[in-house]
Amino acid sequence: MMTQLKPPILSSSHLDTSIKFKTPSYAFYRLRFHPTRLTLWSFLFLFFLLLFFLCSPPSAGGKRRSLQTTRLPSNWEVKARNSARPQSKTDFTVLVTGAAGFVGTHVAIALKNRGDGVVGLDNFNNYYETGLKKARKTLLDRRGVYIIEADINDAALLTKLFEIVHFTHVMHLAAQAGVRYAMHNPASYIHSNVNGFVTLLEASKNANPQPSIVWASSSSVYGLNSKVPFSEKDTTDQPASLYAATKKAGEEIAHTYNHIYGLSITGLRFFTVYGPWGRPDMAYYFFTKDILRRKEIKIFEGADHATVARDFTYIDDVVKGCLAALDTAKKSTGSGGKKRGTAQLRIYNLGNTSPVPVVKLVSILEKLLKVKAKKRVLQMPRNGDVLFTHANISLARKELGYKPSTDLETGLKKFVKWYLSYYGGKKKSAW
Ligand SMILES: O=C(O)[C@H]1O[C@H](OP(=O)(O)OP(=O)(O)OC[C@H]2O[C@@H](n3ccc(=O)[nH]c3=O)[C@H](O)[C@@H]2O)[C@H](O)[C@@H](O)[C@@H]1O
Repeated sequence: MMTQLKPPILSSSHLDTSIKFKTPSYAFYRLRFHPTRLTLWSFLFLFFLLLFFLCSPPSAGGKRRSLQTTRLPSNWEVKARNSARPQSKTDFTVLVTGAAGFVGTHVAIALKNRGDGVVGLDNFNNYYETGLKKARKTLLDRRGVYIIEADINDAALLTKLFEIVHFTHVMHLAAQAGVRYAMHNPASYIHSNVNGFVTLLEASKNANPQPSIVWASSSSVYGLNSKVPFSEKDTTDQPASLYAATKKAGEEIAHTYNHIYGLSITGLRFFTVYGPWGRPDMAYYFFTKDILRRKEIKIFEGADHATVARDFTYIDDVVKGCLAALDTAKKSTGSGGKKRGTAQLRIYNLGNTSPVPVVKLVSILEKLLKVKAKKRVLQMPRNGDVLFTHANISLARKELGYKPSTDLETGLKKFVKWYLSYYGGKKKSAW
């Protein structure tokens, strides 16, 4: 075997023949006449390629899906068409991305309840317990909302979906959420909040008709701003986390697609949304879990014991804001990728206008759960968190009729009731 890898020793007779037949170079011999070495290099190349793929960070939460590989049940198109059929005069057919997520589930149900056609899309990633996402899916199934299990980065699937269903609106809620997790898995934020958003906008601008888009931005875009309450007119160029930076990037990307392709786009800056069927990665949710388990909870404070506060906003209020944004959205002006006129571009704060300190949140939970929390107060680590949020909602009130009406204590009461029922062994629906 080894002799095959060596170049042949050229005798003088060999040199003679080289006059008639051009003598291959040493390098050429190595490549052309040594298949074993070639195989070895090919094997090594494939091995490193595989290694690179396996070591690359997973997409949001860990599930790896590449383009056009989503395996869907054979009847998915029929199910999507049925689910998309409106039963009201509004004639709305809405694609809800992130439909198995917290806000997505609530919005999809509200739309279905009023007779809109609704199709959900969700990748069911394991950023937090997938069992909760499946339970939300069951709720939607019961109401006749079909969720396609796929990633918003699957361009081929989106193109197909927009062909078979003519969506009037897209309610885009799929995202990699969470402020602090961005330090652990930065790539997942780029994957979902930047790449995924662009993939969705590409499919939307190519669709005929183009849908109107309403999507979830975040209060975190106000970052380190100190002027309160936060207004849509304020500059937002000091994000404190990569999460905030990707949401801010989304707002700029939205501007571009509106400008070039005539897509009607409305961004909603949500302020720490909480409530039943919420997100287990959020403080109110895991504080509840830890208080019940008698586990210590960490309460952050700023420098010099500065209070950390949030403008906690109850889910039902946010859902009303989402529906109002859809109802007031003007049509996109383009079609088939071409702009035909100026289109609507809007941004609204959906907050509660009354920030509550995190220590107060904890005392409300203690009262509702009838358990004293084991608290440890510590200085906020530099993890992307900001000290406080406070929404000015006058624009949303004026243009959307948005009027939040649930204070934190009332909202947490509903959350705790749901939590105890959901985790109380029966795991039955709290709706
Ligand atoms: O409004 C928003 O834009 C954002 O609201 C939340 O982010 P956040 O407000 O940081 O909500 P939590 O993670 O639930 O934290 C709430 C408060 O509890 C504090 N906290 C959190 C965790 C902890 O262990 N201790 C603690 O005191 C945080 O500093 C914060 O002030 C969501 O997680 C984001 O996805 C969303 O976009």
